[in-house]
Amino acid sequence: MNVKNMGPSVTFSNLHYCVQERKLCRKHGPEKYILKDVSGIMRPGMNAIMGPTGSGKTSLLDVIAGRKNPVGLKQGLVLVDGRAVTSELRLSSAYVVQDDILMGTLSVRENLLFSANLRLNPKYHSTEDKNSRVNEIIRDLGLTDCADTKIGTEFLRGVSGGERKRCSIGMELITSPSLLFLDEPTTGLDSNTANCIIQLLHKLSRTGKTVIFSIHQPRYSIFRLFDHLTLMHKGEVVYAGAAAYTLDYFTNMADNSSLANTYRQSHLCQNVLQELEHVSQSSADKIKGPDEVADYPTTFFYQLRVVCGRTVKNILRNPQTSYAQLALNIFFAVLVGLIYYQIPLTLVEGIQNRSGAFFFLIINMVFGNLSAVELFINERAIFVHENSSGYYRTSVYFLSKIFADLLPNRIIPIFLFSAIAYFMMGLKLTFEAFLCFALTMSLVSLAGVSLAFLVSASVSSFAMANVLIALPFVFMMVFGGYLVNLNSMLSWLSWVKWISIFRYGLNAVFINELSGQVFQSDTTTVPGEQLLEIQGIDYSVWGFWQNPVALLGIMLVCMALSYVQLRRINRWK
Ligand SMILES: Nc1ncnc2c1ncn2[C@@H]1O[C@H](COP(=O)(O)OP(=O)(O)OP(=O)(O)O)[C@@H](O)[C@H]1O
Repeated sequence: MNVKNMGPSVTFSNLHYCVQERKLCRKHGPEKYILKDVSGIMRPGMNAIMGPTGSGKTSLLDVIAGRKNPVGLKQGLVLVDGRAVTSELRLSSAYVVQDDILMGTLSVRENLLFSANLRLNPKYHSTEDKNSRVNEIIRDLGLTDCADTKIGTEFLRGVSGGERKRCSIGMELITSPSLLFLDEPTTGLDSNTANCIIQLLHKLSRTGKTVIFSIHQPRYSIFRLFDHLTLMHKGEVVYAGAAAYTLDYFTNMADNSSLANTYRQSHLCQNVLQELEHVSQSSADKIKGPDEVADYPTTFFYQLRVVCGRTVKNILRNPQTSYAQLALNIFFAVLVGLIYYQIPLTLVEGIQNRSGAFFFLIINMVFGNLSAVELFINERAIFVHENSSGYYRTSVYFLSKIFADLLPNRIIPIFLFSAIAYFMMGLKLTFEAFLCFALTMSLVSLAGVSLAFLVSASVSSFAMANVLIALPFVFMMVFGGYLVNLNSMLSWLSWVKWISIFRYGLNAVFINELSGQVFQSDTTTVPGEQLLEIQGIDYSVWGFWQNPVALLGIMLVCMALSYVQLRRINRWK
């Protein structure tokens, strides 16, 4: 074993971790200790944490890895090679979560390359370096045969469960971390695949890495590969020592006291406590330092390029969000065009049909964005994992959604929609009028999407998101100025009109279409401006432009709030 590349020793002493149980009617319930006076040392090699379900395996792993909310840590200290766990240390270690968090539309190689691009500093690693590092990992993890197979989504059959797990481990091995945490790496795998995964971890540990993992009911062939075992029961340690000594320990144990008490009085525990005392004394000066702020290995713009690249690939390979959106817009445009085909410039039919068409179009633009509430909810787990593992900044992820997802997915289909519907309906035939119409439609849609983004970034369940987005949309529609006369509304209610996307959208398209046109009946002709005046709509230049400006304002405010909400997403487990 090369001593220079040896993984660190992780020591933890006197850990008391508590959570607040949530009660139905009260926000905070009583405190529940899920780790009680837990101490131990984990050295380079295979360190397993075992115990029955609910015993605190994952909690212990998360506290040691610095992934559990520090607010719950009532007492205790975790040191890595005698140093406090700083954010820098956290980023230089690796954590493989239990659920494989991979982009399903990308292949194994593309996922690994994504990790390499963001986590290896381009100053020290050329593109060739990164490619060869990815190839090395593919070879080491036995992924050669499926390297170019997509991971798989609900619509696309991809690699097997074992291959997914190996790819997840590979994502973290890219940086050659000397400290690797894994949360139940064999859960959900068949015994043969589980064996392969543990063999792989064993091989890694033999290169000097410190591998720490929680595991459920391993079979003997797997158990004998463990160097160190921590056995948990009801949040307490009942055994911590050499895995090979476990059987002897329990065979020789007197059965007159509880497992945790017996362990506390054993020489094993006394030796650990003595060593921990020594470590904490010798590192007292180092552990008082403030948490260092870790820097990302790549720049903001580099991250933006890589993350946007992945988002675009994901869109192109996911027919649901791109082609379906386009097809739906074309279908609706043709439908509206056929229903309101070549509307005449007449006072009764012309105005009635224009009103109906515009209302229908605006509804379609706003409600067509309901699906946007899924965006951050779908990717919440992947975002939280990648963001807290130091792949990219929150702002990069957010902007990538705007540049690579929102703009092409919403703006292009809307321009196509506008072009088809506008000319089929026979609206005002000038280039400026068409541009103003398409601009209004785009802004209406973007304002709706932004509100959906805000909801999506604020809640984690689809059911809640759907309720939260439907309510403001319906309110805004009622206050759009079409279903009810806003002048006759109760004054304390009428303020809603100032935030109604529908009102701004409808006003803009009406001014755009009616001004400069003359409408005829059998007996009279009426200029469009007069009709706007009757409706109380200001048709001056500013009267028109205040609507796109208000839509832009709603959009920017919702976007800014969505970003704030994304930053506030709970990263702790
Ligand atoms: N954030 C939390 N809020 C409330 N209870 C929690 C929280 N985190 C953990 N617990 C509780 O703490 C106990 C230990 O949970 P933990 O997930 O660590 O157990 P585990 O041994 O890993 O279980 P399993 O094998 O089923 O995953 C459980 O009773 C769990 O319900």
